Amino acid sequence: MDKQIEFTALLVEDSMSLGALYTEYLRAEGAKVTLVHYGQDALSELAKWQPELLILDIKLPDISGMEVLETVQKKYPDISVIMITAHGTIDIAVDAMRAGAFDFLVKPFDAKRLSITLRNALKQKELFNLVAKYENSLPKANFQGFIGNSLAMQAVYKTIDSVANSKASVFVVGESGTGKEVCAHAIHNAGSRRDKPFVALNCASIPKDLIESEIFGHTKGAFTGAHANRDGAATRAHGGTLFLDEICEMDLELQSKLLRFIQTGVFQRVGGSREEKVDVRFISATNRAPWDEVKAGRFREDLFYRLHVIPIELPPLRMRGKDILLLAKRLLKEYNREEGKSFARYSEEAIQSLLRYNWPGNVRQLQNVVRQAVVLGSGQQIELSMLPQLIDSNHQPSGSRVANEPSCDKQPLPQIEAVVAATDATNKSLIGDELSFSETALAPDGHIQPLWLSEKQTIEAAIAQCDGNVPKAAALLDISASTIYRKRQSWEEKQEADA
Ligand SMILES: Nc1ncnc2c1ncn2[C@@H]1O[C@H](COP(=O)(O)OP(=O)(O)OP(=O)(O)O)[C@@H](O)[C@H]1O
Repeated sequence: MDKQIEFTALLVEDSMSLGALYTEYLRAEGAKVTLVHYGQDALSELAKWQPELLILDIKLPDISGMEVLETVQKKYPDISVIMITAHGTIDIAVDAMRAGAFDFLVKPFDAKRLSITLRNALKQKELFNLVAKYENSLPKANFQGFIGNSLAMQAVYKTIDSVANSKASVFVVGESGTGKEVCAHAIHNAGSRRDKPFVALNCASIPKDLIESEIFGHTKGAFTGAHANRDGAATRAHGGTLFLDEICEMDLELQSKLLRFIQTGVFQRVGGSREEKVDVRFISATNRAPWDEVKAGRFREDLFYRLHVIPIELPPLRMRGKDILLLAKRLLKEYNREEGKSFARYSEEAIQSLLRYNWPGNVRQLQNVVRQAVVLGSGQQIELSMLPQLIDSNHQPSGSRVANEPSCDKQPLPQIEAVVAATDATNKSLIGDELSFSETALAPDGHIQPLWLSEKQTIEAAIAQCDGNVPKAAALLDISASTIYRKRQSWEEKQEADA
């Protein structure tokens, strides 16, 4: 006799005597059996737990076995189903197999017949599990909106998979453009909250005096301009996920209100007196080093510990090896389609250049570079000369920049970032003629000036063009608002040091 295996089975059979008999057969095969006599009872059981095998009579006193099968296929596709049929209903049993049942047994059947069928079903299940496990162990080139099969990204995908169904707060760190928002969406979409709202709030781009009402909502008349009651992000995210982007930019006073909300799920609208309670999962992100912010007194330590339960660090693009090419190829396809172009590949020189460049603006910058080449170029192949000058001139990767470095002034990277941003902005005609490369690179007397000054002028020109609206200027320059604030701080420090 074959080795006995242990498994769980739900038997749905309306006849008491046959139910008892089949239960005995199943137990003899190693099954832990639950017997029910009605279709609805079977559905209630399934809502509580899922057996490995469902042995399901087609004719039941309430709903038909076919209806039960339909629900099982939709909600619990991993369960193997064996239908039980009488002679007159064999056609239905065949339909059941078409609808996804593994096999059927015709009444009357003996223990041996049942044994063969259920062993086959369990064997098939084992094979499916093996294939799924093998597939999961293979590097993924795509995952919930991410592109990339580097080892660094595989680790990120694994963490996302593990945390998706939990309510634990996740803290995503990574340089600008590494995909922190993509990561927040991925966690939401991979988990059980996927059918509930995902609400994103950028703490850097909302003016300080509006952010409390953006998070918690307000009542009519709470402040000038509050013409009606308005729900905040907390209310809109009920049951789902609240993504707090650029969390380190949040005002300290509001941080304490947020802390209470995170601890209790309870909050009050601005101008309101009633407490409201919601069920929200928090994901936060920053491109700063959060612990440095705590040490500097800009980020509350207790809030840090509340939010920083599961950290995810997104690797910068320059540390992701061949992902650069994978992304560049996908982007080429996408932009071809959007721009009506027919580029089929990159030249070898262009590939080498893309791989050597250090990508301070990460994936967002790569998007700009590819978009620019597609829009401005023509032909079948992206040549090195079609890539922006900085890529073309092959800056060597520094390889040493720490993710979330608070100030980048000592590195050559921001200068590159600024010129790429300026080039990109010029292409998009967003900042007009004021930002030509020569004008930003040369001082009024025609001398070449330090690159940080060019960067400053580029950014300031963009802000002026946007009537002082920093978040808008940041969006047009394809950098984050916090990057601008950080840079402003470092320019001031630099100017003070020079004075
Ligand atoms: N691994 C990836 N695969 C595909 N697209 C990506 C990936 N990472 C980022 N992107 C794309 O790059 C752009 C920037 O990503 P995202 O906004 O998530 O970055 P971020 O880290 O939140 O940036 P910031 O800190 O500036 O807000 C988006 O268009 C996003 O779709």
